[in-house]
Amino acid sequence: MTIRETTGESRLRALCELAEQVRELMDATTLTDVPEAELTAVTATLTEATERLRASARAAPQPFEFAPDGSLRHLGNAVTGAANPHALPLAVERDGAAVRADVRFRPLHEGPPGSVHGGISAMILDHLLGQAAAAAGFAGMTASLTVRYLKPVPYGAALLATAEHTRAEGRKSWAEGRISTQDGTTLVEATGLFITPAAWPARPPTPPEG
Ligand SMILES: CCCCC/C=C\C/C=C\C/C=C\C/C=C\CCCC(=O)SCCNC(=O)CCNC(=O)[C@H](O)C(C)(C)COP(=O)(O)OP(=O)(O)OC[C@H]1O[C@@H](n2cnc3c(N)ncnc32)[C@H](O)[C@@H]1OP(=O)(O)O
Repeated sequence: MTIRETTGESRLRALCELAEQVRELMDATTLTDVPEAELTAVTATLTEATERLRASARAAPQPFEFAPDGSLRHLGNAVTGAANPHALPLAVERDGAAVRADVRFRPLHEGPPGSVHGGISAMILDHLLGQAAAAAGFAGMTASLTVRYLKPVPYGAALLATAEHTRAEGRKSWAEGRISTQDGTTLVEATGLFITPAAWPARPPTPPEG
């Protein structure tokens, strides 16, 4: 992977606005109750919009890159990337080797009726634990993730996700984290092992703040 300096901030902002509109579209699609003819008409409009976007396409999402303020960011990331409609996007704040993020899941994250799919919770925790490891200086790939589902995770509610690095041994490092309610009830907790690949440079770059 190469890390390059960003050009075209204005275009990137426009791309992030497009991604946010697509999130709105996904939410609207999940909950719409309009008649069939309207569904068909909207599908035709979207088919046209999709073709317009495909008129010029890249091979991969927006990469890791340095923002104009010097911070490292990854706008294409599936969890945090503002340019990726799949991302919440999660805004991760760092405090030493601990990280936190406000999370509000949406109806499109539904798994069991009325609550969030367990894989979605695991994805959020995977990312947060990884950022905690990276914040402690041990950026790596997830080698294992153990998730314990304690209570159903609601969508629509303001929740908190936190994680911290716990220990390291050579290229291996461990982190733990949880998703909890604002009053401190833990809903899901996870532990993970992260390994800095042998192929990575000895000192990975400073992790992104968000
Ligand atoms: C220029 C590049 C820079 C790019 C990065 C830039 C910046 C990064 C900055 C910040 C990142 C910030 C945040 C990160 C946020 C989120 C994290 C989400 C991450 C993911 O979403 S990531 C996707 C899922 N993840 C995978 O896709 C991994 C696939 N896999 C592999 O890529 C390899 O498999 C790897 C790398 C895991 C190991 O490969 P390797 O060749 O480096 O290491 P090797 O095999 O030699 O093992 C060394 C020692 O680890 C033990 N070991 C190995 N694997 C183990 C396992 N699974 N469980 C238990 N122990 C294991 C061995 O047993 C040995 O142990 P021992 O030393 O004791 O013998």
